[in-house]
Amino acid sequence: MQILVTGKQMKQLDQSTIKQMGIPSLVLMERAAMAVFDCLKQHFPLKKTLVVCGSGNNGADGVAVARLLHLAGYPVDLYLAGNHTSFTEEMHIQWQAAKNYQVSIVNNCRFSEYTTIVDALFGVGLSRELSGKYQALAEKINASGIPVLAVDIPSGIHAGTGQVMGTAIRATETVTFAYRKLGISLYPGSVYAGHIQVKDVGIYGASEGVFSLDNKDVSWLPARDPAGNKGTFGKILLIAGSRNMSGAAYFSSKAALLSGAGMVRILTDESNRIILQQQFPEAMLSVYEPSMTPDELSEIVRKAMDWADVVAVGPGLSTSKTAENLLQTVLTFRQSKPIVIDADALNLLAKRKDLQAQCDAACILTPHLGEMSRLAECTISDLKVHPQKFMDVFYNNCSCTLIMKDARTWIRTADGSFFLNLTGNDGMATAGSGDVLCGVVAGLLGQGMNPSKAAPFAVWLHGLAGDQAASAKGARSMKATDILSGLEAQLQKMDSQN
Ligand SMILES: NC(=O)C1=CN([C@@H]2O[C@H](COP(=O)(O)OP(=O)(O)OC[C@H]3O[C@@H](n4cnc5c(N)ncnc54)[C@H](O)[C@@H]3O)[C@@H](O)[C@H]2O)[C@@H](O)CC1
Ligand SMILES: [K+]
Repeated sequence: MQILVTGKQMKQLDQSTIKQMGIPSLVLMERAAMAVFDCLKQHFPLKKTLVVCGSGNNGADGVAVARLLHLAGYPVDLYLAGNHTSFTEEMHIQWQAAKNYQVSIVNNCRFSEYTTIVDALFGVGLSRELSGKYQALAEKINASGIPVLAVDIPSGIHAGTGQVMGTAIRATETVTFAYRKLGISLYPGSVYAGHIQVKDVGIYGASEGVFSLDNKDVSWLPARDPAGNKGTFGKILLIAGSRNMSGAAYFSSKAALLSGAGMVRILTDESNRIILQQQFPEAMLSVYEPSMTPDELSEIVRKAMDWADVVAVGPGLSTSKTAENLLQTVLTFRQSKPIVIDADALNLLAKRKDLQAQCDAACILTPHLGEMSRLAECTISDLKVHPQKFMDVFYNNCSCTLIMKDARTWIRTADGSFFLNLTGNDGMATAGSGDVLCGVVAGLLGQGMNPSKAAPFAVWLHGLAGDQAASAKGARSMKATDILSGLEAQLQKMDSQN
């Protein structure tokens, strides 16, 4: 697991390393500059490099990089875009050192001369929009088409939100120090950052921040019991699919089984019986008919729930009165069983505050931004700008585990921890993709994972499955079926690593 930090958190970590631990600022800076220098040598054409610097410590990193390039014999020009009067203490020292070593300093940049640009204009200290000469410079760099290495973060990207502050420099690669910044993990900042490398510069100890799973977390996958039987690996009830919506039931239940669940039962509209039996013979079926009374419906749901260890409700369910009765029965008779609430069930839940109050930490809600805006009674742009704030506010009404799906999906666990998922691609914006996620969450819960781990792990795994599908079929053409194939392949790979 890695921790993603805001600019403010990173500055506190810098300061505590310098002041409490006693590591001089210039030592950290030299390590930062060396990390950038190594990356330049490995990945950039260094026939002639332009290093563009601001007056703060990001600029000071850049001046140190120019010195290292110069001393190693690589042609380099240093361009100061900031003002001498705003130099930090470190920048004064770096600037003087660069002058002592006779690094070439230019007052005008003729971009056609350079094969690489190092962006050291602003780092995590960016406090307002780029304007005037900074804006013009960023636009010229972007128009030049020259490969750019960004120092710590592309200049113009907000380190906490990933928003473009007026204008931002588009980097080919970003070397970020100590911890990956939240701003280059979220969109659009992550696109501006290009390929990202996180480099150790001697700053440690982050405990606050947003978590993100990485390859080491494969170990979270529940171990298989060699002596296990179908019951050991979880019995999953999918309440999914209404008339003409059998696909959602298929994708969610298939994903639950592929994720390792022992048995899957689909509770669905009678009209889906034949198609589901043909498409997915491994699943058991319970059906209801729209003409049934609420009591008859409730009886069928309760019987199926008695059998199940985990219930997932919502994919393709519609928002009919029958669907509302189904959801109400699930939440009333759940007996603390883990419940995944997805898709149409979320739209029904948005209208039923009384049912929201019955959700607890063992309920995992999986809204996309539109569904979340209805649940939390806010706008989609509120959620984009302040995701954590609105997820916290919603938790006060509905104390569930929350998966807020977007190009970068946020997860809030019931203990208040936040995760941001970094896997996946735009090909996953395809019909049925969310149904697959719902099934993966349920399948992992069925194998005994607790909701605080199952939610972030399922999202991460689903993204990896989507990445696999994109590499097999291309992001443009991949379908939910390809995500299911990707899921199988990823789990096979993970099992061989564990
Ligand atoms: N010793 C340290 O503190 C370390 C700092 N590091 C580097 O230092 C950076 C942070 O340095 P700083 O805190 O000095 O901040 P920055 O260098 O990111 O920028 C701050 C300067 O830019 C000005 N500024 C902010 N927004 C502006 C805008 N839109 N237009 C014009 N001027 C603007 C500020 O007034 C200030 O002078 C990190 O990103 C990293 O690159 C690393 O070298 C690691 C160690
Ligand atoms: K920068």
